[in-house]
Amino acid sequence: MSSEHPHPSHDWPAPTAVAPIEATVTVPGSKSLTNRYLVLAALADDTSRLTRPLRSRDTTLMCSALQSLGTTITTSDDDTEWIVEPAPLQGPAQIDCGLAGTVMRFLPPVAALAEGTVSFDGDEGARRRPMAPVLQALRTIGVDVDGDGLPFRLTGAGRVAGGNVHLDASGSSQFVSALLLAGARYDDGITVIHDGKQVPSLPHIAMTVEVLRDAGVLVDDSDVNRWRVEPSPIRSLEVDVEPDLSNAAAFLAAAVVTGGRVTVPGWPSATSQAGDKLREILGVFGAEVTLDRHGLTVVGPERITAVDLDLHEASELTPVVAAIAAFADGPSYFRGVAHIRGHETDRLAALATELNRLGGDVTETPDGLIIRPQRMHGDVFRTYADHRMVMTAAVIGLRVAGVAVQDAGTVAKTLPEFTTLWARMIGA
Ligand SMILES: O=C(O)C1=C[C@@H](OP(=O)(O)O)[C@@H](O)[C@H](O)C1
Ligand SMILES: C=C(OP(=O)(O)O)C(=O)O
Repeated sequence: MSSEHPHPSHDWPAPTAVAPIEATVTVPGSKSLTNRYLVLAALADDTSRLTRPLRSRDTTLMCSALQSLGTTITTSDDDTEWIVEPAPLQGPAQIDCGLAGTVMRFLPPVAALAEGTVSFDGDEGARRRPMAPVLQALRTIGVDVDGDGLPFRLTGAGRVAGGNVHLDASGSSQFVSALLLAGARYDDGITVIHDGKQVPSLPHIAMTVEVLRDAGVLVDDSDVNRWRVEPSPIRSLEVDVEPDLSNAAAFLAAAVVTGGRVTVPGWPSATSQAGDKLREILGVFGAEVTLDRHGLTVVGPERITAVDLDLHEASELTPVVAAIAAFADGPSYFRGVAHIRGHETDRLAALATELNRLGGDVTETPDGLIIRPQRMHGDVFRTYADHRMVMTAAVIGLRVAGVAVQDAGTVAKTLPEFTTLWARMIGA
């Protein structure tokens, strides 16, 4: 479906740092929160207001999809306020998921509540991302879905019975979040039971539970691998979207790899965002990390300490964290992230291939990477339609001259302003 190129393709020479980076970088709103709020606002019983949401490809696709199902979304002239007016969900509709996990996983359980047929498709890469557990779970509660991955068609009957579903969420926490987000609107609510290996990215499920509770929905998450959402109305939202802490990773990494100092203002003192784990992770690399009323400040160490980290809780940080490890004082080991082979691209393969092309020494393991720092040189850096590969290349480029980042525009998936913010940070 998304045959058109989602953004102008351009190559970007990653700038090198001539001195330690000293900067304050304001990061736009969280993708994970913006797309959860949009879904809940579309299912709510009254009008919601989102302040400072993220404007990016993933959130624009979410807006378009919800609009095609009948929701009205109006934005202020400066785009900092979005008003979401729910309406009965209605097919027929065609939903373009792009490459957004949150759109392709969160919307089928919502579309199941619509009357009519809803077709789903996305980028070529999206057709390779796992979807089956969520679609099979919907089938077990009576929803008519004709496939196990993109493209597929779902025919809603205007209501969903709900009840108990068993699924294997070891491939993505989003399978669980998806069913919980819509479950309050099912006749019997929903109980999701995970059977399988460890669920990755658990903070993202905690975030889902938190936003549901903020909307007045009763959720029981007291047992491991079982979540219960009671049937109930969803209260409208008045929310100020937190900055995207995972998107802050590259800017903070710039302080670490150049021995500089970077502050990200507005860092929440309590948050369910997985990106908050950066405070701990960057500390393990030897950085000084301070959270105070100015925001989060990271001061890079003289020598970067090699690390041995299980990243399963914050797996989306792996690409940028790998870039830091490429400059450490010894080999680093990353574990617990087998499932990121099913992210925007096979991230373990992509990181190993691209860092090795620059002269790195990176080995893939079944569930992670081993990174042995080497002197690297400039070359092409391919990004595989993965926004975080652009961010990884930018961090490497600070210390390696001549890194030519292919298709840097793909960063617009979550941060269209990335190269502008990056240039400003270096020039600050
Ligand atoms: O629910 C969410 O907003 C997300 C959940 C995680 O997915 P996985 O569980 O597939 O890693 C994360 O990596 C992704 O960037 C966003
Ligand atoms: C895995 C990611 O995205 P998605 O929401 O598309 O799964 C990511 O942003 O790193």
